[in-house]
Amino acid sequence: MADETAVADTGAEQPGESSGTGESGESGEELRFAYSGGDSEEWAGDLTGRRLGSRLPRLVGRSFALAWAVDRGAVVALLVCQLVSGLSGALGLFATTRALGALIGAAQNPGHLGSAVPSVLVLAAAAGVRAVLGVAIQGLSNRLAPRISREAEFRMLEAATNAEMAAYDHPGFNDRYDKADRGVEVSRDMIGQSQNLVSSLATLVAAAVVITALAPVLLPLLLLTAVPQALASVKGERITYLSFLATFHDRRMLNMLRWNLTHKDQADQIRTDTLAPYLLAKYRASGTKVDRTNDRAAWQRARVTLLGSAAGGLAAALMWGGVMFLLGTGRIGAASAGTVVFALRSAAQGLQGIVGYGSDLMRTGRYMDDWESFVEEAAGQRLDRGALVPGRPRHVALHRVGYRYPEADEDTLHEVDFEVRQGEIVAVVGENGSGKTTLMKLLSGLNLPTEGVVAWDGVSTRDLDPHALWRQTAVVPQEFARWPMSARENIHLGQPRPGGDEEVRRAAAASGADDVVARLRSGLDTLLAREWWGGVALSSGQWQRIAVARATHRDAGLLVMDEPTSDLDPRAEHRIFTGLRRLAEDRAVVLVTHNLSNTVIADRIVVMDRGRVVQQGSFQELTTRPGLMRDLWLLQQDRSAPPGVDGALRGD
Ligand SMILES: Nc1ncnc2c1ncn2[C@@H]1O[C@H](COP(=O)(O)OP(=O)(O)OP(=O)(O)O)[C@@H](O)[C@H]1O
Repeated sequence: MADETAVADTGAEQPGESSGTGESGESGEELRFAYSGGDSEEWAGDLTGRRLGSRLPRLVGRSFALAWAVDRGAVVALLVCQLVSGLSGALGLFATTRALGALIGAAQNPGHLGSAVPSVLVLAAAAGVRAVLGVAIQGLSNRLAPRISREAEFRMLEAATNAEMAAYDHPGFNDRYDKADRGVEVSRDMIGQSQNLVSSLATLVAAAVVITALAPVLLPLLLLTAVPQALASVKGERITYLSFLATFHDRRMLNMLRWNLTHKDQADQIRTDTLAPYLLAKYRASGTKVDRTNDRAAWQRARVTLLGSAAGGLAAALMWGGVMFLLGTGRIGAASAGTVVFALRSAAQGLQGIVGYGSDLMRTGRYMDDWESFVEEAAGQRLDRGALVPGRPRHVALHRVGYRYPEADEDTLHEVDFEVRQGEIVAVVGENGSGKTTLMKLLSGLNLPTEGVVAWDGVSTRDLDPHALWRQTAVVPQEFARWPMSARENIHLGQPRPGGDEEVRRAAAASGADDVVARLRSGLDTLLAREWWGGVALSSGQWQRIAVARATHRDAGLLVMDEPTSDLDPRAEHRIFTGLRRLAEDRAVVLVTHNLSNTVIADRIVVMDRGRVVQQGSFQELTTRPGLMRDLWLLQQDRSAPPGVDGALRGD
């Protein structure tokens, strides 16, 4: 039998052990998925017969509650059908005794055959009603299942968009999302499983009522046949679940490799770097480990099922012996014995259904738990800030701000003071990894500081309604979205301004996206989604022009641009930077750039180094005064020096 050591028995590697591919000559850190599965281990501890017994009613309740939320009429109809079906099952069984008695009498005296007709008719009617109700129940379940699934998905998506941005940096968040997603997938099965469970229970109760009336002594024996199989089923579930946990990291690895091997973004490098055999070997190695663990679990489960079936079979033999004993000693008549046989068969079916559908429902319930916890608290990351609604910000500032990414060993930002006012352009420069993008995330309220305060017109971003704050924010991130929508939608993002297309065209003109749109086959109507939808493909630079147009179209008081021109040709870049001053008239503009000549247009330049602000000043001041900005500026100019001239590199 399986027990707590099931994982170890499966031979799977435990956290901390190698999950690499075993290639020789490799050193360094092993790629391991950082999240161990959180409360899933706790869940394995819950997989005991007693806990399941108390959980099933709650799971059924939850299924019907979710169904109730999407279609009350169908739920009422379903419950009525179930009830009537159960009653007609019991009625049919009781009618069996009479019908059998009459038939046995008619066998001895054919003239009495007519007396069997009424009870046979009741039998037939009960069977007919059950059959019709079965179809109705099926139809209602089919109606409810997709609606439940869609509702579950909607709630999950809503929860995901209401999570803190920092959630994505928590190792567990994406995993919890995946699990919740699995919950959505299986939610459609939940109502069918619940109603089959209830129906099996109704069948069992009807049969038990009949057996209690005719031969109560058989009832404990009946239970005895069911218990070993039920226990075996629970143990089997536990083994399967533990092997699922044990293969967690390798299954993650398989997913990651599958994505990398097939995704378009890497497809060119997979080929030119001849990387495929190496990645495929990793895939095969992880796959082999998963298979090995699953094989062991399957073997364990087979052993447990065999034991359960053998014990159940023994109990069944006892029970049938009991029926023969009762009949042989004249304690029940032939008609009652016949009915008991029917009832026992029906009870066995009911029990089997309870065990089978019960364990299916438990499995579904586990995923639904994950779904529920995600929906309720977005994996602990639900946006939970103040409700103050900011106006167009006139002053955005950081006061002694520190920021540490979740699970990071050290702070990314240290004691940062920073400000930008409406009408001002502030450029932020610094070497890679100095914290510029992180600073942008804090300014735009995407992340909250772990120390200090980020204030919009004196109010901490913690106290502001985040959605209202983002309505006042326009951001061009380094990695901007390429929405599979029309060019127009890609600029107005479903939030057209009163001027309609006029405003869209003006924003496009400011970023050079007007030239892109002019060349599209249907102008602003053109679908920008080549891969799936037959639309038009844009180059990286053309997309970047659209992304900048998107930000300028927004009527937001804070404009944050993180490397907005990295892919642009000089003409487009020139257009954007010369237009920035006009944009800044009623906005606070923050610009991150590595191209230091672009910082000439800024009112102030903030220089960052290893998470600290190390210099501030105008372009003129910073490029003439010794310091990081001047060093970087001279390095950038160095490429223009003729061969052999190295004076610029000295930085003097
Ligand atoms: N999601 C994250 N989780 C943990 N650490 C992060 C995360 N994002 C960034 N960091 C760390 O924060 C530091 C600063 O990153 P950031 O992206 O802010 O730098 P940057 O100045 O914008 O760099 P670049 O010029 O390359 O764009 C880096 O050292 C990086 O390791």
